Amino acid sequence: MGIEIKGITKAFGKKQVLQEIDLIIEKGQCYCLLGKNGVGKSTFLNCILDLIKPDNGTVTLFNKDYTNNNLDVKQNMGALCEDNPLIEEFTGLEYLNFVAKLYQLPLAEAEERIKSLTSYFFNDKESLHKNIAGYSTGMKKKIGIAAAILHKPAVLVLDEPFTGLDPIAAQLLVQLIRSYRNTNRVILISSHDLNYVERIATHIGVLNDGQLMYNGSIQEFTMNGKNLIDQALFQLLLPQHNTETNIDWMLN
Ligand SMILES: Nc1ncnc2c1ncn2[C@@H]1O[C@H](COP(=O)(O)OP(=O)(O)OP(=O)(O)O)[C@@H](O)[C@H]1O
Repeated sequence: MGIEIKGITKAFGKKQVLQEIDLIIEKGQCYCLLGKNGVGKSTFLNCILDLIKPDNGTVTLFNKDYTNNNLDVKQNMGALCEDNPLIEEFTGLEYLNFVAKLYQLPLAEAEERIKSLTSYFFNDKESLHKNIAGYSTGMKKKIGIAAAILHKPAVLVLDEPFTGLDPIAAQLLVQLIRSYRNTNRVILISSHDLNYVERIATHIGVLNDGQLMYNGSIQEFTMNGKNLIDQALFQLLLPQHNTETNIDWMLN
């Protein structure tokens, strides 16, 4: 089994964000989590990553939990968080070398992987020698993605990986995710970019009102391709969308 989530519950003050969510993500899946703004996708991913402590519930990754195997679990996990925290005083290359050291990658192996990932994502090699503080949002995102994947984690969690990427970089990321997926790994992604989700997802989860309103294969979600993924999502969430709001004042 890849990821097993049992009864995850989280509130911020009086706001109940996640309510007893159960979910199993099997090895080999690329599970894409969808849902409206503020519904709790990042909170859910952060609970899985042990960055937020849930009020209740457990997370097991490859049959290990954080309580008894903290380091073991985290060594086998790669993450891009929504706010993509990097060390901005470092250059892109310094940062990736630092991450490689944290994961104790052998030097030659680290060099090779960093070279390959940076060549993959960056045309302009010079920028890799500049401080991250001066990078654009997309450049920072590419460094964050490279850092998440560098140690070949069995569990790869990417929160909004396509946001801020140009179409070329986004297409490269689609290819990378598709290549990365195999039967020994689990990929979990939160995204609003349905065009890209359609090309990478094996499974879809739709979070709404604290629960998974849909959890299943992408084939089932799109009725074997009869619906586009955005139509399927719209149909699922439309009854709760406020269509009554009058915006006629804009028209003239
Ligand atoms: N640290 C926090 N303190 C208080 N409330 C929080 C905190 N983090 C998140 N929230 C609230 O929890 C809810 C879920 O937020 P979250 O960022 O998980 O949503 P999301 O689905 O990822 O949203 P988006 O699609 O806009 O990124 C929101 O109402 C948010 O305001």
